[in-house]
Amino acid sequence: MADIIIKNAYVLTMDPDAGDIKKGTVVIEDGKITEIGVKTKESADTVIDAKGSVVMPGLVNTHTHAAMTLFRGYADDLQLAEWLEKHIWPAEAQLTAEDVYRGSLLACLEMIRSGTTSFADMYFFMDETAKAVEASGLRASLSHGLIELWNEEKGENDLKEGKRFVRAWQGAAKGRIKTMYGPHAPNTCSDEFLAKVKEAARQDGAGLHIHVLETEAELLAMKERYGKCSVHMLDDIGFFGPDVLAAHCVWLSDGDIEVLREKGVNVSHNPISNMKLASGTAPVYKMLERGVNVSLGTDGCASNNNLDLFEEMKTAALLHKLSTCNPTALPARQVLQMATVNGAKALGTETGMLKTGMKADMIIVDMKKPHLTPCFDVPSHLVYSAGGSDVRTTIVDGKILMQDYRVMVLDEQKVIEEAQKAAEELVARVNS
Ligand SMILES: C[C@H]1O[C@@H](n2cnc3c(N)ncnc32)[C@H](O)[C@@H]1O
Ligand SMILES: [Zn+2]
Repeated sequence: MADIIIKNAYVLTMDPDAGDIKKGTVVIEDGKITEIGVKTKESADTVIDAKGSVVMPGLVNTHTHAAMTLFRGYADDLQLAEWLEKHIWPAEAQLTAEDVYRGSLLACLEMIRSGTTSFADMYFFMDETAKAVEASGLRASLSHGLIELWNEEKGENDLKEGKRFVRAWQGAAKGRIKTMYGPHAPNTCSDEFLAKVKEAARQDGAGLHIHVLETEAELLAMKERYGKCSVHMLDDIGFFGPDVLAAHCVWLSDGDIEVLREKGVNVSHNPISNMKLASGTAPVYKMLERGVNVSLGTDGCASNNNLDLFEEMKTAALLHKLSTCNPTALPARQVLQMATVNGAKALGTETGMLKTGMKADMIIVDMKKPHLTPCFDVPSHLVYSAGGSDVRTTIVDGKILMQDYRVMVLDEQKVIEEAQKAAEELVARVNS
C-alpha cells in the first residue's frame, strides 16, 4: 500500500519529457514519487482528493536569511550600504541563538504556508536554523555567513565556525539538510580569504553560497581594489564551479555571463529585494538565453518583506518584460521552471519535478478561488494570479507538513507569539 495518493488533480509535472495531466494521480511511497498517471494504485494510508486543485513541485527559495523574519519591516526605504551598515548589522550584533531559532521557525512556518519546500540560507547561529528545519520538516541548504572584512582573526574564527557547522549538519534531518560554506560577498571578504574558503569547501565536498555583484558600489569597489569585477576576481582564484550558488548577480557584463555559463555557476535571482533596495536589474533574460541556471530567491525579510515565492515569480516575469521592453520575455512556464527545476538543480536536491523516482516534495494549490476563475491556462494563473496563500497542502520528503491549510508539524500560534516576543525584545536591546 502506498503512503499517499493525490488524485483528481491537474498534475503540473515540470518534467520536460512529460506533459501535464489534466486529471491525474500522484503516488508517494517512502518519501519518493513512485507513480504518476491516470490509472495508478488505488489504496494508500492517506488519499487526497485534489479535485479543483493543481499538484506541482514544491517551490525552491535559493537565497534567503530565514531568521531575518525578525527584522520584517524594521528598516525600509534605504540604500543597501546604509541599510546593512547602519541598521541591519548593528541590530544583528544583538542577536542571540534563541532569536535565530524563533525567527527561523517563523520563516519555516511562512514557507510551508506559501508552498516553499526547500531553501538555501546564509546566516549566523546556524545550528538554530538547522534545528528549525529539522522540526518543521522542510529541506534546506544551510551556511554560516563568513564576513571577514579584511580582519585576519575574524576570518579565521568565522571559517572555523563555518567548517564546524558544515561538518556537524551535513546530511542531517534524514538527509533533508545539506550544508554549504557561505562567504558573504567579494566586497566583504578578501580574495585570499575566499580562496581559503573554496579550499575548505573542496575538502568537505560542500557547496558555496555567496552574494555577487548586488550593487554598482560593489562593482566600483572591486575595480578600484583589483582592477576587475567580482566575477573575474572569483574566476581568477578558481572559485567557480557547479557547486557555487551566486545570489543577485545584478551588475554583470556580457563577459561575466559567459564566465558564469562556462563554469556552471547557479544564480539566485532576487527581484523584489533588488527592486526594494534599488540595487538594479539583473540581466536575467540574457542569462537564461545563454543557458545560465537562474533560480529564484526572496532574500531576507528585511528587504522583501516576505518569503512568498509566488510574488517573486510574478515580479520576475514583470520586471524582465519591462526591462527588456519585451512582453514575451520570461513567460509563465519559464518562471515556474526557475522556481522549481532550476532551484532544485542549484541545490542538488533531486526535487523540482514530479517524476517517478524523484523525492516527494510537492504542493497542492487550490484553484477554486474568485481570483483564479476562470482558468484557461494553469501556469499563467500560478504566476500572474495566484499567491502563496492559495497553497492548501505542502508535502516534503513524502511527509505532509500542511494539509488543507492546517499546519501539522508546528504549533502555529506559539511560533508566531514567540517570534513576536523575540523581535520586540531584540529591538529593545538595539535601542537601549
Ligand atoms: C549573512 C549576512 O547577509 C546580510 N544580508 C541580508 N540581506 C543582504 C543583501 N541583500 N545583501 C547583502 N547582505 C545581506 C545579513 O544581514 C547578514 O549579515
Ligand atoms: Zn542575501
